[in-house]
Amino acid sequence: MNIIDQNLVAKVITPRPIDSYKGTYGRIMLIGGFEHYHGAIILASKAAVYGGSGLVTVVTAPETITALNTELPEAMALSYHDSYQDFIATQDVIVIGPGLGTSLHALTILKEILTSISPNQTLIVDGSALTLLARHQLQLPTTKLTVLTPHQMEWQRVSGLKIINQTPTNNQVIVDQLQAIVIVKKHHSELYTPHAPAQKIIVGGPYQATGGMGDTLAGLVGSFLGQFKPNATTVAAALYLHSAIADELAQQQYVVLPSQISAQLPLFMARFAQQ
Ligand SMILES: NC(=O)C1=CN([C@@H]2O[C@H](COP(=O)(O)OP(=O)(O)OC[C@H]3O[C@@H](n4cnc5c(N)ncnc54)[C@H](O)[C@@H]3O)[C@@H](O)[C@H]2O)[C@@H](O)CC1
Ligand SMILES: Nc1ncnc2c1ncn2[C@@H]1O[C@H](COP(=O)(O)OP(=O)(O)O)[C@@H](O)[C@H]1O
Ligand SMILES: [Mg+2]
Repeated sequence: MNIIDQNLVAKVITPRPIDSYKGTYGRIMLIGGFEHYHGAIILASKAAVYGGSGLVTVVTAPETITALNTELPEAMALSYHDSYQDFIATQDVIVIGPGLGTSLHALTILKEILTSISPNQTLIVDGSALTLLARHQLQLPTTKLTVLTPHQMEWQRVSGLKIINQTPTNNQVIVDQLQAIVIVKKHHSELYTPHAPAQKIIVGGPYQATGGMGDTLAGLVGSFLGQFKPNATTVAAALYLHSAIADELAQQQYVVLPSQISAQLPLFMARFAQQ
């Protein structure tokens, strides 16, 4: 399996053109943070903002909004009772799932996104949205690019492959059918692209085993796809950077928190942009 390395990240992250503005770097909507999972969408949104997204809009439970605004005033916040539907068409990227939960309301919103997203938009499906996708056998829409970010159990639900049977060959068969890019998250996560060689990271470690770590990755993948080329190489760069930052922090820390990874993104991205 091909190894994703730092050379690839340096190719993706380039210096910003001087004549640019926030619209140049992607309009991204993140949907989640329902029920008792409010923190998940804050963490995903933090990764999007610190990862460089130009305009971040969050659709969440009303109870999440004060905390979100306090932690991340850069993001716009809408309650799921507001008419957020009006904003969907203006987005470059939609991330759905971090802390979405599996309520009927969550299912209704997921179905609404899957049917209203257009072929010139990018979709990232994470967390509970993957569980709902599998449970209700929902069809993936036609988009510019669709990325699924399951951990092994979510991948079991979506693919029907038990964790023990999640071999590269078996995974690739399902990915070819799904016509979506898939990150199978685990120690040394794997990246599958339809009808293309699989890749993996060999950075990252158990100091990352904290709730919210995957929510952060989903936000970062969305952020990168909104501002760099919407392809598998950009997804690979986000996947690598997320764990490479963790490795560096882990030189002095026993555990690495998801929000600490986001906080380091501007610094690390500057480093790669200079290479
Ligand atoms: N602060 C927050 O608000 C948090 C909210 N979260 C949200 O909680 C919802 C449920 O997600 P969960 O993943 O917790 O629950 P799930 O029930 O979807 O998955 C967890 C189950 O999968 C199993 N599993 C097997 N292999 C695994 C692997 N490699 N990685 C992780 N689990 C593996 C676990 O043993 C467990 O039984 C998601 O929407 C998620 O975004 C979590 O991200 C935790 C933090
Ligand atoms: N032992 C480990 N080694 C490397 N990476 C890990 C390890 N444990 C967890 N991770 C990473 O942390 C993230 C966990 O994702 P996920 O389970 O979706 O978290 P959450 O939903 O709580 O945000 C993934 O990117 C996974 O690869
Ligand atoms: Mg998750």
